Amino acid sequence: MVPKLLTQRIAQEIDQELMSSSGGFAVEQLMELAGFSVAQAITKRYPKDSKRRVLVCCGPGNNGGDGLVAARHLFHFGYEPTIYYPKQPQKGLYQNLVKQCRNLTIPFADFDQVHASPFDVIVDALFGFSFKGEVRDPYKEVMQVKGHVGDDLDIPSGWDVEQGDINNVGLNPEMLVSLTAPKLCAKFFAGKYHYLGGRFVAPSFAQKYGLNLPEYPGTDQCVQL
Ligand SMILES: NC(=O)C1=CN([C@@H]2O[C@H](COP(=O)(O)OP(=O)(O)OC[C@H]3O[C@@H](n4cnc5c(N)ncnc54)[C@H](O)[C@@H]3O)[C@@H](O)[C@H]2O)[C@H](O)CC1
Ligand SMILES: [K+]
Repeated sequence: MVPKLLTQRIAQEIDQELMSSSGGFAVEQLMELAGFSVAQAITKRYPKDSKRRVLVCCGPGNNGGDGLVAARHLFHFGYEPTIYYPKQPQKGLYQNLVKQCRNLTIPFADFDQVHASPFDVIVDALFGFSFKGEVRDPYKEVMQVKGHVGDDLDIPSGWDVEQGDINNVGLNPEMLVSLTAPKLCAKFFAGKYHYLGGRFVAPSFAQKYGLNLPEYPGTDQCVQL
C-alpha cells in the first residue's frame, strides 16, 4: 500500500480538520501521539544500549512540540535526551511541555554545549509542514552539526515541503518519521528508514482525503513504509 504524498496545503487542511468540531481532537492529543510515535520509531532502529545519547532539536512551532513530547518518552524508555530549544514560545502548550521535561531533569543545552557534546542520534524537530522560504537564524548553525545519525520528524528541516532541499540545506537523515501521511518532499528522502506515525486517523477521514494509509502492526504507534 503506497500512501498518498501530501501538498503543504492539504497537510495543513487535514491538520485543521482533525482539530475542528468535526475532527474533535485537541492539539495536545495529536502532539502526544505524534511525539510518542517518533520515540517508538527511534527505539526500533537505534536501541538505547548503543544509541543512548539523543539530541532533540526543537523549533518554534508544533514540530518542535512533537520533539518535546518525543524527548519525554525517550527519557521514560531509558535514553538520555538533551533538548536544544533556542526559541521557546510563551504559549501555555509549549511551556507545559518544557515543564514536563524539566521535571524529568532532561537538560536544555545552548548551542555551545550542543557543539561540544557527543550524541549518538540527533532528532530534528525544527520545522514541519509550515516551513517556508530559507532557514532563518538562530536555526542555521544547528543544521551544520553533522556526523551523527539523524532522525527527522515529519519533514527534514529546511526542505521545501513539496520540492525537497531546494535551498541546499544539506540535511539528509538516515531516518524520516512522517506524521499522519508523508508529504511530497518524502520522494526525495534517500535515507534508510521511512516510518509513518500519528495513529489517530479515522478510516472515514483517510478515505475522504484518499490517504491510502498502511495498517499499523499490533499496538505499534509507527509503521515502516
Ligand atoms: N496532523 C498532524 O500530522 C500533526 C502534526 N503536528 C506537527 O505539527 C507540524 C506543523 O506545525 P506548525 O506549527 O504548523 O509549523 P512548523 O512547526 O512546521 O513551523 C512553524 C514555525 O516555524 C517558523 N518558520 C517557518 N519558516 C521558517 C523559516 N524559513 N525560518 C525560520 N523559522 C521559520 C514559523 O514562524 C513558525 O514559528 C507538523 O509538521 C507536525 O510535526 C502536530 O503536532 C500534531 C498533528
Ligand atoms: K523536522
